[in-house]
Amino acid sequence: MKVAIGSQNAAKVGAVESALIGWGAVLHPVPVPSGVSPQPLSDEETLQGAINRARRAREEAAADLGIGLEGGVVDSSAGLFLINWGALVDQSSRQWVAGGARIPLPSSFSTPLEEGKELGELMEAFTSRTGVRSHEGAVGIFTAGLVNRREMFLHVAKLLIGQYRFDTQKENRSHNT
Ligand SMILES: O=P(O)(O)OP(=O)(O)OP(=O)(O)OC[C@H]1O[C@@H](n2cnc3c(O)ncnc32)[C@H](O)[C@@H]1O
Ligand SMILES: [Mg+2]
Repeated sequence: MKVAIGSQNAAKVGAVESALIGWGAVLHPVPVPSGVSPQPLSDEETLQGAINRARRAREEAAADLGIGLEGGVVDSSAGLFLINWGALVDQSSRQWVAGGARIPLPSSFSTPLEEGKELGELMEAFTSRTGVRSHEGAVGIFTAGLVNRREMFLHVAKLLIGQYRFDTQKENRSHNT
Protein backbone atom coordinates (compact mmCIF):
# COMPACT_ATOMS: atom_id res chain seq x y z
CA MET A 1 0.00 0.00 0.00
CA LYS A 2 1.39 3.37 -1.07
CA VAL A 3 0.26 6.42 0.93
CA ALA A 4 1.04 10.03 -0.05
CA ILE A 5 1.02 12.95 2.38
CA GLY A 6 0.64 16.44 0.92
CA SER A 7 3.37 18.19 2.89
CA GLN A 8 7.01 17.91 3.91
CA ASN A 9 6.39 19.51 7.29
CA ALA A 10 8.11 17.24 9.84
CA ALA A 11 5.24 17.42 12.33
CA LYS A 12 2.71 16.31 9.68
CA VAL A 13 4.89 13.62 8.09
CA GLY A 14 5.88 12.24 11.51
CA ALA A 15 2.26 12.05 12.59
CA VAL A 16 1.15 10.08 9.52
CA GLU A 17 4.22 7.84 9.79
CA SER A 18 3.26 6.93 13.37
CA ALA A 19 -0.40 6.40 12.45
CA LEU A 20 0.65 3.92 9.74
CA ILE A 21 2.90 1.78 11.97
CA GLY A 22 2.02 -1.91 11.55
CA TRP A 23 0.12 -1.28 8.33
CA GLY A 24 2.92 -2.23 5.93
CA ALA A 25 2.40 1.05 4.09
CA VAL A 26 5.09 3.14 2.38
CA LEU A 27 4.72 6.87 2.98
CA HIS A 28 5.59 9.45 0.29
CA PRO A 29 5.75 13.09 1.40
CA VAL A 30 4.82 15.31 -1.57
CA PRO A 31 5.09 19.13 -1.31
CA VAL A 32 1.82 20.16 -3.01
CA PRO A 33 0.06 23.53 -2.93
CA SER A 34 -2.93 23.68 -0.58
CA GLY A 35 -4.97 25.63 -3.15
CA VAL A 36 -6.21 27.94 -0.38
CA SER A 37 -4.55 30.97 1.23
CA PRO A 38 -1.27 30.33 3.09
CA GLN A 39 -3.15 31.14 6.28
CA PRO A 40 -6.71 29.81 6.13
CA LEU A 41 -9.10 31.91 8.22
CA SER A 42 -12.17 29.64 8.47
CA ASP A 43 -13.13 26.01 9.01
CA GLU A 44 -14.31 25.75 5.39
CA GLU A 45 -11.06 27.08 3.95
CA THR A 46 -8.89 24.94 6.25
CA LEU A 47 -10.85 21.79 5.43
CA GLN A 48 -10.67 22.61 1.69
CA GLY A 49 -6.88 22.97 2.01
CA ALA A 50 -6.67 19.52 3.61
CA ILE A 51 -8.83 17.98 0.85
CA ASN A 52 -6.82 19.67 -1.93
CA ARG A 53 -3.54 18.47 -0.45
CA ALA A 54 -4.82 14.89 -0.10
CA ARG A 55 -6.04 14.76 -3.74
CA ARG A 56 -2.96 16.39 -5.26
CA ALA A 57 -0.51 14.29 -3.23
CA ARG A 58 -2.26 11.04 -4.16
CA GLU A 59 -2.29 11.99 -7.84
CA GLU A 60 1.32 13.19 -7.96
CA ALA A 61 2.66 10.09 -6.23
CA ALA A 62 0.20 7.76 -8.00
CA ALA A 63 -0.51 6.39 -4.52
CA ASP A 64 -3.34 4.21 -3.23
CA LEU A 65 -4.28 6.79 -0.62
CA GLY A 66 -3.63 10.51 -0.17
CA ILE A 67 -3.65 12.36 3.13
CA GLY A 68 -3.82 16.14 3.62
CA LEU A 69 -3.42 18.00 6.92
CA GLU A 70 -4.04 21.72 7.23
CA GLY A 71 -3.80 24.24 10.05
CA GLY A 72 -5.88 27.39 10.25
CA VAL A 73 -7.37 29.93 12.59
CA VAL A 74 -10.96 30.94 13.23
CA ASP A 75 -12.66 33.73 15.14
CA SER A 76 -15.44 32.60 17.48
CA SER A 77 -17.59 33.84 20.35
CA ALA A 78 -14.89 32.39 22.64
CA GLY A 79 -12.11 34.31 20.85
CA LEU A 80 -9.46 33.42 18.28
CA PHE A 81 -8.78 29.68 17.88
CA LEU A 82 -6.13 27.51 16.26
CA ILE A 83 -7.93 24.83 14.20
CA ASN A 84 -6.83 21.73 12.32
CA TRP A 85 -8.41 19.58 9.61
CA GLY A 86 -7.43 16.41 7.80
CA ALA A 87 -8.62 14.54 4.71
CA LEU A 88 -7.96 11.11 3.22
CA VAL A 89 -8.82 10.17 -0.37
CA ASP A 90 -8.64 6.86 -2.23
CA GLN A 91 -8.20 5.97 -5.90
CA SER A 92 -11.95 6.13 -6.51
CA SER A 93 -12.04 9.73 -5.22
CA ARG A 94 -13.83 8.69 -2.06
CA GLN A 95 -13.03 11.02 0.79
CA TRP A 96 -12.91 10.90 4.60
CA VAL A 97 -12.42 13.97 6.79
CA ALA A 98 -11.68 14.63 10.45
CA GLY A 99 -11.12 17.67 12.62
CA GLY A 100 -8.32 18.10 15.13
CA ALA A 101 -7.86 19.85 18.42
CA ARG A 102 -8.64 23.53 18.73
CA ILE A 103 -7.28 25.84 21.39
CA PRO A 104 -7.43 29.62 21.96
CA LEU A 105 -4.71 31.89 20.60
CA PRO A 106 -3.71 35.29 22.04
CA SER A 107 -6.21 37.97 20.96
CA SER A 108 -3.23 40.13 19.94
CA PHE A 109 -2.80 37.73 16.97
CA SER A 110 -6.14 38.76 15.41
CA THR A 111 -5.04 41.98 13.69
CA PRO A 112 -1.78 40.70 12.15
CA LEU A 113 -3.61 37.57 10.92
CA GLU A 114 -6.31 39.73 9.30
CA GLU A 115 -3.54 41.79 7.70
CA GLY A 116 -2.14 38.65 6.06
CA LYS A 117 0.54 37.44 8.47
CA GLU A 118 0.83 33.66 8.89
CA LEU A 119 0.49 32.06 12.31
CA GLY A 120 3.88 30.43 11.74
CA GLU A 121 5.54 33.88 11.57
CA LEU A 122 3.64 35.13 14.62
CA MET A 123 4.75 32.08 16.60
CA GLU A 124 8.38 32.74 15.63
CA ALA A 125 8.09 36.33 16.86
CA PHE A 126 6.25 35.18 20.01
CA THR A 127 8.89 32.59 20.94
CA SER A 128 11.95 34.34 19.40
CA ARG A 129 12.67 31.01 17.68
CA THR A 130 12.44 29.69 14.12
CA GLY A 131 10.68 26.57 12.84
CA VAL A 132 8.01 26.33 15.55
CA ARG A 133 5.54 25.10 12.90
CA SER A 134 7.67 22.01 12.17
CA HIS A 135 8.32 21.22 15.80
CA GLU A 136 5.97 21.64 18.76
CA GLY A 137 3.74 24.13 16.93
CA ALA A 138 1.46 26.72 18.46
CA VAL A 139 -0.40 23.95 20.27
CA GLY A 140 2.87 22.83 21.90
CA ILE A 141 3.81 26.35 22.98
CA PHE A 142 0.40 27.17 24.47
CA THR A 143 0.12 23.81 26.30
CA ALA A 144 3.60 24.09 27.84
CA GLY A 145 4.72 21.15 25.67
CA LEU A 146 2.01 18.77 26.88
CA VAL A 147 0.46 18.34 23.39
CA ASN A 148 2.76 19.04 20.45
CA ARG A 149 1.78 19.55 16.80
CA ARG A 150 2.86 16.08 15.75
CA GLU A 151 0.79 14.43 18.50
CA MET A 152 -2.18 16.60 17.60
CA PHE A 153 -1.91 15.60 13.92
CA LEU A 154 -1.36 11.95 14.94
CA HIS A 155 -4.85 12.01 16.40
CA VAL A 156 -6.25 13.46 13.16
CA ALA A 157 -4.35 10.87 11.06
CA LYS A 158 -5.72 8.06 13.24
CA LEU A 159 -9.25 9.43 12.92
CA LEU A 160 -8.85 9.39 9.12
CA ILE A 161 -7.24 5.96 8.81
CA GLY A 162 -9.67 4.51 11.37
CA GLN A 163 -12.69 5.70 9.41
CA TYR A 164 -11.19 4.38 6.18
CA ARG A 165 -10.62 0.98 7.82
CA PHE A 166 -14.11 0.89 9.27
CA ASP A 167 -15.70 1.53 5.87
CA THR A 168 -13.44 -0.80 3.89
CA GLN A 169 -13.74 -3.63 6.46
CA LYS A 170 -17.52 -3.21 6.33
CA GLU A 171 -17.42 -3.53 2.54
CA ASN A 172 -15.19 -6.60 2.69
CA ARG A 173 -17.60 -8.21 5.18
CA SER A 174 -20.60 -7.56 2.97
CA HIS A 175 -18.76 -8.91 -0.08
CA ASN A 176 -17.98 -12.14 1.76
CA THR A 177 -21.55 -12.82 2.89
O1 LIG B 1 4.53 22.93 4.86
P1 LIG B 1 3.10 22.99 5.20
O2 LIG B 1 2.44 21.67 5.10
O3 LIG B 1 2.34 24.06 4.48
O4 LIG B 1 3.06 23.30 6.79
P2 LIG B 1 2.62 24.61 7.58
O5 LIG B 1 3.36 24.64 8.87
O6 LIG B 1 2.69 25.83 6.73
O7 LIG B 1 1.15 24.29 7.99
P3 LIG B 1 -0.25 24.71 7.31
O8 LIG B 1 0.01 25.27 5.95
O9 LIG B 1 -1.19 23.59 7.46
O10 LIG B 1 -0.76 25.84 8.28
C1 LIG B 1 -1.33 27.02 7.80
C2 LIG B 1 -0.70 28.18 8.45
O11 LIG B 1 -0.88 28.14 9.85
C3 LIG B 1 0.36 28.09 10.51
N1 LIG B 1 0.21 27.14 11.58
C4 LIG B 1 -0.79 26.28 11.72
N2 LIG B 1 -0.66 25.58 12.82
C5 LIG B 1 0.47 26.02 13.40
C6 LIG B 1 1.15 25.70 14.55
O12 LIG B 1 0.69 24.78 15.37
N3 LIG B 1 2.27 26.34 14.82
C7 LIG B 1 2.75 27.29 14.02
N4 LIG B 1 2.15 27.66 12.90
C8 LIG B 1 1.03 27.03 12.60
C9 LIG B 1 1.34 27.65 9.48
O13 LIG B 1 2.63 28.12 9.76
C10 LIG B 1 0.79 28.29 8.24
O14 LIG B 1 1.12 29.66 8.22
MG1 LIG C 1 1.69 26.06 4.85
